[in-house]
Amino acid sequence: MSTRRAGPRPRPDLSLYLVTDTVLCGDRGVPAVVAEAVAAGVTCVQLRDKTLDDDSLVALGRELRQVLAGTGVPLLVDDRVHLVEPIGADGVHIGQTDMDPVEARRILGEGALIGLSTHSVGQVRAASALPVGTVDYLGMGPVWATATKAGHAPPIGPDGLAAMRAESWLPAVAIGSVKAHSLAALAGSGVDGVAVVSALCAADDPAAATRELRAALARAGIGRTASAGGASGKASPHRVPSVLSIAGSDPSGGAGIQADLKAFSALGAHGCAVLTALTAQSTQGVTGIHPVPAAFVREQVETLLADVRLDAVKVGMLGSAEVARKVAALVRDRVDCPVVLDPVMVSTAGSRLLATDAVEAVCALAPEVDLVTPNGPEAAVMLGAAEATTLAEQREQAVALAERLGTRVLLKGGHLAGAESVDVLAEEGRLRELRAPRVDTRNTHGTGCTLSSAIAAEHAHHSDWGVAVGRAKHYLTRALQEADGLDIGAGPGPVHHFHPWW
Ligand SMILES: Cc1ncc(COP(=O)(O)OP(=O)(O)O)c(N)n1
Ligand SMILES: Cc1ncsc1CCOP(=O)(O)O
Ligand SMILES: [Mg+2]
Repeated sequence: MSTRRAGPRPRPDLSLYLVTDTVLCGDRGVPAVVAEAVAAGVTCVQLRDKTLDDDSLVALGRELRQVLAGTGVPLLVDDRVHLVEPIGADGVHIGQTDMDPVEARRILGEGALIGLSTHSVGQVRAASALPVGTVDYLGMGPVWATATKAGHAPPIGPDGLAAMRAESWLPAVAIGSVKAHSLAALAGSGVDGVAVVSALCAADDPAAATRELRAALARAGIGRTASAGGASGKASPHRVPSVLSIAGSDPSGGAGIQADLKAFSALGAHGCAVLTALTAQSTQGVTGIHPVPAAFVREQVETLLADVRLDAVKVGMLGSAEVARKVAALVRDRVDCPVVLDPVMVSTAGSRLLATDAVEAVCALAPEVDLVTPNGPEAAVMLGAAEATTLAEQREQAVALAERLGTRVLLKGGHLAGAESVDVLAEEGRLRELRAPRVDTRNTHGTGCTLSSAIAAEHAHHSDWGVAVGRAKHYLTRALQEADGLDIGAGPGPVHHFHPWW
């Protein structure tokens, strides 16, 4: 029997995560402190008490469950997997040495939330490599030294946090001496929220302290609290970002607009689509292209922009020089959000998707965008050079192209051999490498479309290119790892865009 669930567990709102401490709550009692903090805007609660025996913890847990009834705020238990069920909690938070997360998932089943502590990049990589759906979020820390946890791991600092965060697309919370006044240092780290103990449990007025933390989160742009504009302390709906793809259609659903919309949706963004061309296409190749007139591409974009708020744009197949020039003008004059350009020239199956006379027009569009994502052959064409055959050459070409175009370049390494797939991000003379295990699958159709769309969606959430590229690469790697079940045609099939769900 398949262990996959029919639908996702609700994604918890981790924006402001209260971890309880019975001693710090003092005479007020844990339930009263939790009730005040939740009413003021705490979005997730964990019952953590190392000293209570199981029976007492269950009794306290049941009280908390009552406090939280009807609030929509989930209750997790620290460490004790076996008490999730008697308490009626929503899940557990485990540390590196508490229990193997795979075992915890086996015990708790598919409906429970599982959080896992991580203290280093290596632990984040290991957590990200767990079977899909094992853990729901990562705790990352301690960011700063804290008196609340005895014998904690060395503090990772804000830079360490950002480095860890960029290694995974799993939701993540920062923990360890997080206070309202220190939250500015975590802006741009890409975390989905913060977990606090003393900032709330030791506060004289937990409700006021909650409001202060929420306001600081909003200022730092962290969590749903921030995107919902909710410094008011009132729970408000999660604002879903809108992302537009300007690209061609692939009827087989593995690439093009179809792949882009799936990636946007899988990553929590609303997808909009402007078509540049219809293709007659299957997993085996392209038999025909029917371009959309450039004026009608413009009309689609103008009509959309007159109404819809966009948080990011991805540009894919443009097909002709005329459309490429029109899109360049629109991006320059009409689009005011981040833009990712996948300079699509040839499909995975080897079909030409860009007229030869259009290469120049695509190169002219590139300086107008924030990130260009060529594969090896596309970078070679844009540079007028031979294709890179080693990682050293790939690095050189990424730097050269970024300099020539005057924008960021992510030069993908999928075409090179090796146990790892290494993409190189060149930005203002700096180089960063993003590594993932090379996945042994035939289903590589649409990988470029999926990656560039995932980057656009992730940037809409996190406003940071390093975080967006890191999370998108993990998403694509998982989509490749889970792709073999999509055996839809005789040629290279699609990646599994919805792997977190089914
Ligand atoms: C949200 C969150 N993050 C980290 C921890 C720490 O868990 P662990 O590493 O297991 O340490 P203890 O809490 O068990 O001391 C957490 N509890 N919650
Ligand atoms: C449980 C835990 N895990 C890492 S640091 C920490 C304690 C965080 O407490 P505080 O928010 O009071 O520093
Ligand atoms: Mg633990």
